[in-house]
Amino acid sequence: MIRFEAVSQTHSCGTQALKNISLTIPAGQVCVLLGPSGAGKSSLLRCVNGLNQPTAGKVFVGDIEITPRNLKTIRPNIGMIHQAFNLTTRATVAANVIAGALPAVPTLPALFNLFPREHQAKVCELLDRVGLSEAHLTRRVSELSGGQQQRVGIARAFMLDPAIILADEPVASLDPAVSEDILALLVREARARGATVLCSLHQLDLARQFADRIVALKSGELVFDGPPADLTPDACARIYQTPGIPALQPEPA
Ligand SMILES: Nc1ncnc2c1ncn2[C@@H]1O[C@H](COP(=O)(O)OP(=O)(O)OP(=O)(O)O)[C@@H](O)[C@H]1O
Repeated sequence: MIRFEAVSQTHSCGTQALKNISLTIPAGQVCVLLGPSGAGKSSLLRCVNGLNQPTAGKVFVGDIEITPRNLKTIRPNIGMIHQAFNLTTRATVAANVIAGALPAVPTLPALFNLFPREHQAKVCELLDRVGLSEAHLTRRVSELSGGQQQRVGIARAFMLDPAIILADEPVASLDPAVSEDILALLVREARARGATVLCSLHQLDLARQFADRIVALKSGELVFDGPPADLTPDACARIYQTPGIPALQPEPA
């Protein structure tokens, strides 16, 4: 479960990215965040794993409030998937996936790549689950396609079986067919573990297809919260239309 209580965030330059957001995402829910560029989606996601600090309000994961002091305790419970994959491209697939266990491994053994045997076994199991063969273990990430790289990113995010998965535009750099496969994989793995997913997207069709619930932000404010069936053309126009500029026609459901 993720809970935002009256969360606001103002960046150091004075931009108010989030304005008084209150939202509870129950355990196991797949919640997709929509909104125009600059609406505050990444800012909200990053408040959950402490990469952003709210300037007002509170964020809870389960019953625990996210604070700078307890981040180390909370981070093993939160997996993150990034738009640009954020992998170490010169390193192998295996090294990238096992890096997902770093929040649970003391610094010194991690420095010497001394991960427990169960973590090594988990890497093989996860690669299989994300559709990469064992032959990929020793390949450099730089040799993989974008879709394969995001499969590695998903395997890394699930390394510690986190209760929460944050996905910040996970398919933004992928073509439509691969995007659908990647989201299907992400949601299947989350559901298999009962994980809660908060995922920002720009593709309305994918949001409708994969979300249990859609939340939209506009200029830092929550402007829509409902099931995919409620995301009507009118609702889309309210989310995406800029005053004075005609709305783009959203694609048919
Ligand atoms: N590190 C930062 N410093 C200053 N301003 C920032 C920073 N990060 C984001 N912002 C500003 O905060 C607002 C919200 O940005 P955010 O990245 O959360 O939007 P977004 O909805 O994720 O956008 P996109 O869909 O383009 O990724 C924007 O006005 C942005 O310029």
